[in-house]
Amino acid sequence: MPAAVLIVDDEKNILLTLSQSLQLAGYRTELASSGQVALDVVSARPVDAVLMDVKMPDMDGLTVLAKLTALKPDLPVIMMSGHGTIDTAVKATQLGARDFLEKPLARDRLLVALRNALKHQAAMEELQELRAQLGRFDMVGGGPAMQRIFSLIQRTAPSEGRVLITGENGTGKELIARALHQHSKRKGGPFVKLNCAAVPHDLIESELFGHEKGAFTGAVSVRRGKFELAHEGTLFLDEIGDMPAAMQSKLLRVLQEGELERVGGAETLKVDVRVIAATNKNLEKEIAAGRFREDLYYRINVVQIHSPPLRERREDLPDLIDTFLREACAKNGRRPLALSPDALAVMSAYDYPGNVRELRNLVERLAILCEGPVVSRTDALELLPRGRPLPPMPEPTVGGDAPPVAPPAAQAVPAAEPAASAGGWKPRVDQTFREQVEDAEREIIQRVLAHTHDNVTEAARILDLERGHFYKKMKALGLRRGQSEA
Ligand SMILES: Nc1ncnc2c1ncn2[C@@H]1O[C@H](COP(=O)(O)OP(=O)(O)OP(=O)(O)O)[C@@H](O)[C@H]1O
Repeated sequence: MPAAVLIVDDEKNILLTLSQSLQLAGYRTELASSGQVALDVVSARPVDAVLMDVKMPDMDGLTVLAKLTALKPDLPVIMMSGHGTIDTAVKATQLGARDFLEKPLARDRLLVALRNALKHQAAMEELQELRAQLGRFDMVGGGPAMQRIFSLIQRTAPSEGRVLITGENGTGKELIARALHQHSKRKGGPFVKLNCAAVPHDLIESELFGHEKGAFTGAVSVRRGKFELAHEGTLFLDEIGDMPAAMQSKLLRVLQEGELERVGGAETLKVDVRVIAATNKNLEKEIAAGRFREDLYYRINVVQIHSPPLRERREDLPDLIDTFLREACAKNGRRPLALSPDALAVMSAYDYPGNVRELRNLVERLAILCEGPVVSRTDALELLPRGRPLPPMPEPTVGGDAPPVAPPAAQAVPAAEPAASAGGWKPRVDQTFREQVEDAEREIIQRVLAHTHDNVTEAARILDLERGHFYKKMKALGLRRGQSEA
């Protein structure tokens, strides 16, 4: 069956011309003269791709695009505009458009964009299908830390044991929770999530347990809570360390007895729910400070899975970057980008305070902004937050005693330019002398730490600094050690 393309434009003659053109190329077409009609069509009938104008009178194309992607996240949308600015194109891409075409449309270019979008869609569906068949976790990482996590998931998932997942933000705690659910006997049941930090304290009880009509102002109808919704499935309590004290004791009761009452309700409801909790806090410290109940901690912490920060498992970076790059290129309808070894070295030396989430966003930005087919070292340097990117260190010589090779001037990061490239040197007006010196010191220390794989003793030795002094310097410059010292 030919693919169905929905064309959205307020100009009738454009709708008709495009429709004819696409029909000649073998597509079925649906026409919508406004954003609202487009939304109605997509809600009512299956559509394989959308071709939409940006400028429309009632609802502009970008607004419709945002609504469409919320409605059907996987539906490929190609935007077109006669007044296309780079800003609009970037915004459209960020909102999930697969491509951006300038009017008047060249027929060939339109057909290529459409073919690519549909091909990409088919490939993504195939990938999802394969992943489901293989029963693999949707997680990347071949290093020892991830392997430990996979093995824990495999052993823990089939049990009914409660799991506490710990780790910094963006390290993949939710993915672990989902993998536990997908590999449990409850996988046919619901996976329900509540972020305890995101709900106002006075609403959290009704979020968890639901409420009866009239239980409080605003409770206009009966509402089932997350526990009820997760019946025969898994409830993922994210940021459990932020749960208010009063709620902690109520939660404890449900965990002990499997029973609850809706807010304002008298009936006791029985629920069968496996709870998986996650936190970025040190709950033992929270207990010591009197902010978290010890008995609740033991209830939720039958098995603990720790997800280490990305800077402690840099060995996973190549796989993660490769996966995210492929996904982001496919999502943005462009050919897969290759990563040069220099770019990988730069990206591997950064410490990712936002962990895998930050890496994913950075790579997505690369897929949008990188112009050539290969991500160069300069692309990577431009991508990383200022002052943090690091040029690659020369490989340590094995068994030889050749002096360390100084990186060529062109490799210097912007902050170090004054010292490194006398020819192209320009005075910096945006930083004081002291700030420039600190930037240079920070860069030297980061380079050496990257070179020694975060072995502080070795780094201090290379720089001929006393270890204690080196630590103090790191602290003063706001640097943290990414990996334990050997
Ligand atoms: N091992 C991994 N493989 C692939 N993607 C990953 C991995 N770990 C994390 N991600 C991706 O990183 C992002 C953050 O992951 P996730 O939301 O699971 O982290 P989190 O620790 O629960 O974060 P937070 O504490 O902020 O809620 C998501 O886009 C997720 O898909």
